[in-house]
Amino acid sequence: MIEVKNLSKRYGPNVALNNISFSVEEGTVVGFLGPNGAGKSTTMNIITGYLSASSGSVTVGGYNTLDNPNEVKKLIGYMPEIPPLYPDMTVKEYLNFMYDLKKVTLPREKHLKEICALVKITDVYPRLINNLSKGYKQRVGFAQALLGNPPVLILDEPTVGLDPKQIIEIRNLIHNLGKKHTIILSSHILPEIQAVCERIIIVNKGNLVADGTPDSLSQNLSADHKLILRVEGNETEVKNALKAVKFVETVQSCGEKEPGVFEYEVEARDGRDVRRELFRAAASKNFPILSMTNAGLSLEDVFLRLTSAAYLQDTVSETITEGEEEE
Ligand SMILES: Nc1ncnc2c1ncn2[C@@H]1O[C@H](COP(=O)(O)OP(=O)(O)OP(=O)(O)O)[C@@H](O)[C@H]1O
Repeated sequence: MIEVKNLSKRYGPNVALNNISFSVEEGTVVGFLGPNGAGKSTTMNIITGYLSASSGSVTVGGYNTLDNPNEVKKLIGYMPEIPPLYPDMTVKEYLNFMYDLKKVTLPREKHLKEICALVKITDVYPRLINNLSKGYKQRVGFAQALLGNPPVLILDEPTVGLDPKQIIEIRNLIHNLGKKHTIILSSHILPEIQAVCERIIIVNKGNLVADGTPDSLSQNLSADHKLILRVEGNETEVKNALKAVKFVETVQSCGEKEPGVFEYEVEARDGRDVRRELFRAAASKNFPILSMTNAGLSLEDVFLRLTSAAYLQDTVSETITEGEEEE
């Protein structure tokens, strides 16, 4: 549905996006995650046709954003970080105005009523936007994006500045919309992405540093399929029993965690899954395994690891360049 190829964007000497490529299948909810200044808004603005790229291309539903900007805009409902509202209009006036501006052809009254019910703004429909709370303003912005029922929704930091209750409501809304729409959701808040997205793209300093499902990202980056086991029994004997299992590379003892129960870190060769064999080996020697978990990283660890490693690399190269310039 969305195809981003070798996209770069420079603002003067600053590189905001550095040759990023990704595609989004129809009907998926993709999280676009990155720290402040990573290039998320720039990417969203290029996909929606509000900004031109320095190089590279974007197609939405087969249409190129440069060659067919109007066709692309028809397919996309965009909610920028700051929703484009007119505070001196009532919600009713604003949505009718946007309906006309977008040349929506669906039956007006029915369509507006449905959208208002969906984003829960029916009760403020006659009120002036200026007098609404931040959460309601955000939802009016959402309603605007849904006008015309576009197949693609691009949401830039949709819950920023909302209270926890409003955040949950907006997340649920996105989750429900994800059943019928292709959604790109940009955020720097990890739990938000984790709550609603089936796939995550991580950007840092204009570079795409990871792309995958939450599980695959933490699996790929985890310390090579390490398992953490707690086993009751003599430490040396248990260690030897675990070590004897086929494909087990290392068994490291991590000390006594409960009386007579030691923790072990077990690493298997070639990413093999040795959990069943470990169970059988321990059971045959009558060493009860009290717990066995994957030492996979949490998504938060993955994010920090990816963004800080790239950050460090950049800082080092920048420092070297600066030093050379001074000489
Ligand atoms: N109009 C502009 N002129 C110059 N530099 C800009 C402009 N817009 C963005 N930038 C720079 O480009 C980089 C990427 O910005 P962008 O707003 O896309 O990041 P972001 O990931 O959306 O960050 P945030 O979460 O803070 O909104 C930043 O370094 C920013 O300072």
